[in-house]
Amino acid sequence: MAKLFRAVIMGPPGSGKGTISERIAQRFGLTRLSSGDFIRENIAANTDAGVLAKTYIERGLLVPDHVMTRLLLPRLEEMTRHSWLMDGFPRTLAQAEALNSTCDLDLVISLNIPYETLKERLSDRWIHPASGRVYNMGFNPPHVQGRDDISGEPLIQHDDDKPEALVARLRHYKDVAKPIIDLYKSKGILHTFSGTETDRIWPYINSLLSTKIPMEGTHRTQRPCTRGY
Ligand SMILES: Nc1ncnc2c1ncn2[C@H]1C[C@H](O)[C@@H](COP(=O)(O)OP(=O)(O)OP(=O)(O)O)O1
Ligand SMILES: Nc1nc2c(ncn2[C@@H]2O[C@H](COP(=O)(O)OP(=O)(O)O)[C@@H](O)[C@H]2O)c(=O)[nH]1
Repeated sequence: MAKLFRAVIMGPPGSGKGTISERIAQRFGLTRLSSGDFIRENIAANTDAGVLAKTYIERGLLVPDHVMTRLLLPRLEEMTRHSWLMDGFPRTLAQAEALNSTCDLDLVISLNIPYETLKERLSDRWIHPASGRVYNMGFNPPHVQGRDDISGEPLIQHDDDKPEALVARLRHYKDVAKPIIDLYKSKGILHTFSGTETDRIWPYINSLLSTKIPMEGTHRTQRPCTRGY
């Protein structure tokens, strides 16, 4: 019987996590989960956690660990019949430990992209704030300049995608990601991909996952997201 598959994708801002997880979700038919999208959904729905999360995001801060775990872990526990790939969580060691006590991950993808490349990409990144859809004026431009492909609404640029904010964001990423990466390395589930172009990294990720993921339509088993199952 096909086994369910659970993975996390990590990398600094602009490393291509969103772009690659979208490709993985399409190619392998697993559910793509994004912590940022999930927070935005909760803010839009005015849930208690969403209202709380908004107060941090508005100030450009990370949402505290206890709020993130309260938001996300119950959702993961519900996903007993789906293979999934998580983008944006865990972002701290405390989150990684909380996830670890709930779920057995099969694989972690870590993207290692040079600083200059990140800077170029992010200065060209445009976002549809309501959906989180991401564009790049060179790599994947919208059909109509400045407009979201699906809703037609205007695209915006985030202040923290500007080069002056990026240095601090990258330093922060390196500091907090290191212990998480070490944790996954010690578990033997970490796979690191380096390069400057998503299209060149993608074939390696694709072939790795082809050996690990049951293809779409073969998800027959039920696997609670709980350790010990
Ligand atoms: N795991 C998390 N822990 C704490 N805060 C989080 C987490 N995930 C998301 N957030 C918060 C802080 C982020 O600025 C905000 C939006 O997240 P996200 O959509 O991942 O965009 P981002 O701009 O921070 O990431 P990136 O630049 O890597 O794509 O939500
Ligand atoms: N030029 C270029 N842009 C890319 C490439 N891969 C992704 N992008 C763009 O770079 C930006 C960051 O990618 P994204 O997937 O949002 O990264 P994330 O922050 O890690 O989720 C987006 O605007 C993407 O469209 C690439 O290989 N080349």
